[in-house]
Amino acid sequence: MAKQYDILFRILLLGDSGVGKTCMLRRFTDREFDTGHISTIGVDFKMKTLEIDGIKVRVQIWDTAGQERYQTITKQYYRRAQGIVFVYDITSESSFQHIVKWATDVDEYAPEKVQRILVGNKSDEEPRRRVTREEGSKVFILFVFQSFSRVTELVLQAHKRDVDNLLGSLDDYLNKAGLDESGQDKVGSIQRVCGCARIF
Ligand SMILES: Nc1nc2c(ncn2[C@@H]2O[C@H](COP(=O)(O)OP(=O)(O)OP(=O)(O)O)[C@@H](O)[C@H]2O)c(=O)[nH]1
Repeated sequence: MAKQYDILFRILLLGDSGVGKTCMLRRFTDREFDTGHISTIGVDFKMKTLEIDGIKVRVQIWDTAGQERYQTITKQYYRRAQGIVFVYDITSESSFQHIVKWATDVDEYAPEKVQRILVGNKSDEEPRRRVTREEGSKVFILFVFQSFSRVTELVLQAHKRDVDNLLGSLDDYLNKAGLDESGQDKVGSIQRVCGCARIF
């Protein structure tokens, strides 16, 4: 039987209880919308196949419970995700403030290459908006900054041995140069270089 997709990705929906994660997912996969709120218990998932640039991508979207009491369970799903959708409700300031906490958990438990987006849901409730678009963009920019910082950390870890060797040989050089009075100038310039290296 022919394979029905070329690649499978796992995407995780995260955000406080009631922000509308289940509704977003149902709208995307079944084109339906529920007005009632039945809290998700633990995790649930739905699948959908998309065709992007001729590639059949099967997305498995994990809908997680926003309630605190399920977080030990939901965190177990982070490490298998390739994408994270952080969701807040534009009418709820606290759901927006908690995005930082969700993002911190993702930093801790998800793979380093995980891609993230931020969604401000319930945009039909514009008159009740409590989170401005500017605030939303600021957090989005913070995500970009954190991604770059994280990549830098990972590159550093991967090259840690080289950095340690470099610092070790500079220390040796400084010790030797320190014994030689004529080496004063060199010591000063190398300490400056060394100071930069240690900032890493
Ligand atoms: N006005 C409006 N209401 C929405 C929207 N999306 C969801 N809701 C309502 O918000 C409530 C909560 O939606 P859910 O999708 O169950 O919320 P959830 O984030 O999955 O909640 P947990 O499962 O507890 O984590 C429901 O009453 C929905 O009808 C939206 O775009 N606009």
